Amino acid sequence: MKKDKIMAKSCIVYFSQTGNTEKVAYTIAGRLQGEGFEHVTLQLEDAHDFPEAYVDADILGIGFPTFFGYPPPHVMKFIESLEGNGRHAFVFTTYGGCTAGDSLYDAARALHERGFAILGGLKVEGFDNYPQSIWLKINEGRPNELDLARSEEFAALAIKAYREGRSLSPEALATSNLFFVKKRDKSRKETMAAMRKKIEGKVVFNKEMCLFCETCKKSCPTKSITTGEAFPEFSWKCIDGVRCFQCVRVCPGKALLYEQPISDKEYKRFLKGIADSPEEKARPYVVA
Ligand SMILES: Cc1cc2nc3c(=O)[nH]c(=O)nc-3n(C[C@H](O)[C@H](O)[C@H](O)COP(=O)(O)O)c2cc1C
Repeated sequence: MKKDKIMAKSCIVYFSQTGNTEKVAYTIAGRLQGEGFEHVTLQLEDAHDFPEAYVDADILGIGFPTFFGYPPPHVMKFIESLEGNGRHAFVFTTYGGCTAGDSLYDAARALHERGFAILGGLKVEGFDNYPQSIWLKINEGRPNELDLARSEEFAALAIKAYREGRSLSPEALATSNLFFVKKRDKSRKETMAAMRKKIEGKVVFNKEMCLFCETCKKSCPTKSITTGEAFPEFSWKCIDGVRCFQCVRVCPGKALLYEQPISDKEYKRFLKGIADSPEEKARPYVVA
């Protein structure tokens, strides 16, 4: 069934800590607006306050960084709270150039289970914001102009698919990375935990360096940092137990530091071992 072009509503809800996913979100949003959609772009942190933007959007886009090969758990929670009722959705992720793993597949599958018809998925390389990758400057400069041009190309094709009433099976977005293919039947928590065990470092708090500025608290995407009367004291649950390290990135006094569990050499070797193949990387999007 062909869709009416006029006054269709679209909404993008995205999670982004260092701006990679945000750049892609606004590139896609620009195309949707240019094609006449009544469009709203929302950060996930604000989504609960503006449900009118997405509960009846004809197209919903969900964007997020890949965390250990999967969508961040709180993004999955948001998806699980939605009702599709046959509406269309697309997914996009940015990743540090190692692997986008099964993040698109998992998000698309969850949306499909909530009753959305899937238009497609896009994965875009961004600079790697994992603490150890930041000082190794992994994938610096991404997403670049070409990445954003591809993102716009994806948007144009997804809009066309919507107008022509097409959709695809979430399986079309599954990775061909062997590490994830082998683990597809296992619980996502277990697979994530196995990866985290190898490379996840501790956050160390140095009271003497604290500026009492509360930047960490304000920047925490899940409001998991609290400062009590005995400030400075931190209690954190993080993103359902997964550390995103935003507090470490933003701390101006360097009071919050990342303690690396493995040497830079071992870390690079680990990334190489789970990385997407050049063929997988050369497939930045799939559209219905
Ligand atoms: C906890 C955590 C896990 C990550 N896991 C992966 C990963 O599995 N593969 C990858 O290529 N990059 C990984 N990255 C890098 C981010 O996915 C990448 O830098 C992303 O573009 C950041 O998006 P943002 O700038 O929108 O926050 C990870 C980063 C963090 C903080």
